[in-house]
Amino acid sequence: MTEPITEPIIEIKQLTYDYPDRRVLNEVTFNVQQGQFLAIVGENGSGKSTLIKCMLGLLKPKGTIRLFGQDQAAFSDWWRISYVSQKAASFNSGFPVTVAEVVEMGLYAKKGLFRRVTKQDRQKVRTALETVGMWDRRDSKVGDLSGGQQQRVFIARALVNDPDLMILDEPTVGVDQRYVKEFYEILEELRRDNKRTFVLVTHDIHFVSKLVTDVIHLVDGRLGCNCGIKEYWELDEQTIRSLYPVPGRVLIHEGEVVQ
Ligand SMILES: Nc1ncnc2c1ncn2[C@@H]1O[C@H](COP(=O)(O)OP(=O)(O)OP(=O)(O)O)[C@@H](O)[C@H]1O
Repeated sequence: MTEPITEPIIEIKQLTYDYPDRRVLNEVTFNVQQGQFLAIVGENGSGKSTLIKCMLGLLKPKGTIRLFGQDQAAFSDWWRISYVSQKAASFNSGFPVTVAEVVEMGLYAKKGLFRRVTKQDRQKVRTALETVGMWDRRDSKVGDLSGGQQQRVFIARALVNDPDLMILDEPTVGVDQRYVKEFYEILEELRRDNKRTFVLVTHDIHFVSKLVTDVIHLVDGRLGCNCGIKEYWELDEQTIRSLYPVPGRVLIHEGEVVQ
């Protein structure tokens, strides 16, 4: 991981994205600074995954995206960014690849597909697997692991290049509750020195609120709220109503919104 970075890690300005039949992101603007742990929340279909795909360069929106101070189109250090998707836990279990090999694949983003794996690379794989407590299972077939163990392997793969920015899109979907806790403990450990930056799409902000520093709440593709976590829990009832456009009473109960 590199040393302190002064410019925003992510700068998003006036981001608009249309699928053929609908506008999904509408003039979204925000920055993410080094060391922030940003939670992106919002109802189903509010545009969270689309926003992540735009950040990763998988979709081409209107507006501006800058990564590490560079225009996204000119940015080439993609290894500085790692991505853990909600699909990682539903890995094709028939695919005959070992735990260590899956993590090794993460190295290709930095060194290219056809470069030899060096002793130093093997050490990186080991460190990443030790971080998630899976070094002992390095020779196991990924398909033989539980969902939670597989997800830990995918975190190790995301870590192997020592990324500055980790983007996680509902990474615990399909993972047993007891592994979910373990998963977030690993993230807590990873953000201890406050240099790494995290962006997490989640439906369960209460569960991760200890980790989160900032929140973006999308409402129908617009920025309903962009604030610190403390401020988020202190929002007034009218604002909360606008973020959760459902009929019924809104009650705030120990940091939770209960409808
Ligand atoms: N490839 C696509 N083509 C057309 N519409 C799409 C496509 N992908 C997503 N959408 C639509 O765009 C909207 C936003 O989808 P997106 O996946 O970004 O929402 P989300 O907030 O991540 O939802 P969820 O919480 O359910 O994961 C939804 O209405 C969805 O149906």
